[in-house]
Amino acid sequence: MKDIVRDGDPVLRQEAADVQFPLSAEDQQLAKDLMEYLVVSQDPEQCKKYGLRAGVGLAAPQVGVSKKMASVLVPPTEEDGESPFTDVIINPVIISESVQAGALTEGEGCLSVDKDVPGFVPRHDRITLRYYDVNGEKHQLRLKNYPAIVCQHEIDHLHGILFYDHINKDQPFTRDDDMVMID
Ligand SMILES: O=CN(O)C[C@@H](CC1CCCC1)C(=O)N1NCCC[C@H]1C(=O)Nc1ccccn1
Ligand code: NI
Repeated sequence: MKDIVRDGDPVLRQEAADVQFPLSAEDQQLAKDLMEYLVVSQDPEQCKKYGLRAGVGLAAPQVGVSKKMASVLVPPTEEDGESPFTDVIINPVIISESVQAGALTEGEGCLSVDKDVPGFVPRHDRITLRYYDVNGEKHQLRLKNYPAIVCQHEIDHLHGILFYDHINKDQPFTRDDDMVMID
């Protein structure tokens, strides 16, 4: 398990570099490591065994690598359902986004930010995401609600943005009346 870099390390505030295709052996291993972290951390047994914080996404800068790559593993909503979105997203770009905002009712955290930062993190409720997978295949898909929030959180990391950058300093729990609140 790679160590997770904490807030304060400049790598978390850099614009990450585009990934070149075909993937080098090193980048293939990075993709594996990023997804393995999520799989292991979401398994209660292994999560405890390795003392990990369960995660639904992990961006390369969080393991000290300033490259445009992140893993996303959105847990199934009901028992043994299928994950709404699971992939390693490479050179991701949000090509369109809803005007309507969405935010997690519980606010957000980050594996690279040890402190709790209360407040709504206003994002787009729906996005159209374009990315390349580890095989260099291009994907374009529409995501909404929780999967869309997770992807926006990860893509922010690739641009040196952390979740609390979006929280309103004066009124952390402000919300516009048509903001979708996501549980
Ligand atoms: O950049 C990536 N990160 O910083 C890991 C973050 C990514 C999520 C934060 C908000 C949207 C994406 C992450 O996963 N968390 N944030 C801190 C501790 C909790 C953990 C989490 O939400 N865990 C979880 C949630 C549901 C089911 C299972 N586990
Ligand atoms: Ni994060």
